[in-house]
Amino acid sequence: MTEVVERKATNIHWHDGDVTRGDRAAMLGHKGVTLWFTGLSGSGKSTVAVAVEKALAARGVLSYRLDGDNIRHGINSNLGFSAEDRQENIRRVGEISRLFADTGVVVLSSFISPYFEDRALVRKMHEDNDLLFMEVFIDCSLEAAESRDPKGLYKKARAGEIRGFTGIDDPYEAPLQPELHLRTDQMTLEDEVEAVIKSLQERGIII
Ligand SMILES: Nc1ncnc2c1ncn2[C@@H]1O[C@H](COP(=O)(O)OS(=O)(=O)O)[C@@H](OP(=O)(O)O)[C@H]1O
Ligand SMILES: Nc1ncnc2c1ncn2[C@@H]1O[C@H](COP(=O)(O)OP(=O)(O)O)[C@@H](O)[C@H]1O
Repeated sequence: MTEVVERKATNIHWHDGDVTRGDRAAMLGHKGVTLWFTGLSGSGKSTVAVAVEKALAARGVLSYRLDGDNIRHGINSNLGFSAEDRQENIRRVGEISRLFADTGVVVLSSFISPYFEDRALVRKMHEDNDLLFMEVFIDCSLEAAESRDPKGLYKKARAGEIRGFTGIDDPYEAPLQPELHLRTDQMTLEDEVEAVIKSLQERGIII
């Protein structure tokens, strides 16, 4: 296993099992992969992930969603939205995604993940361990995301009640070469789901 950050612990040893990733894929009938949904707040990451999860379940494919808002209630409840905290948030959920993908699950990870470097680290965690990783850019203009404002957060950010809000007074570095690019302000949800499923089929991840 490749390490992506400095490890503090010493005298620890990797312990292999007898059941392989291939064995697990054969049991499930599909491969594991992480689909990494990145985009502005309100761009549609959670909406697309929920719809893809449903479509996969209908095909008998085991998937699991990891969502920023949810994860920040639990394992990452000690992190805020500074660049350092977002980096640690993404590192931890990247590791969790990697573990789930190794089990054979189709992982649907939805995080704003605004920085190139943090997303590149998650890709590396997967690729260094021969795990499939697909960056899915959930692309939506700031104007459209702000007019949706499903949680009223843009309104609060504009009013100065939230500081460091992505897209308003905090950066979002758009992916340059995502495996999939979905313009949610120009496509229907049905077409977005179809594009994801097709892409998984084309890569031989699901039948
Ligand atoms: N300052 C600030 N900036 C951006 N988002 C904020 C902020 N404060 C709270 N929220 C809420 O937190 C959700 C984003 O969490 P993430 O873990 O995805 O963020 S990040 O990847 O670490 O940047 C985000 O969820 P989504 O709207 O689903 O993206 C918001 O509900
Ligand atoms: N084509 C589309 N794809 C995804 N979401 C859409 C689309 N059109 C409108 N929406 C709406 O945009 C909002 C996106 O919110 P959400 O999924 O919570 O975004 P995020 O998880 O990125 O913050 C939802 O209210 C959803 O119904």
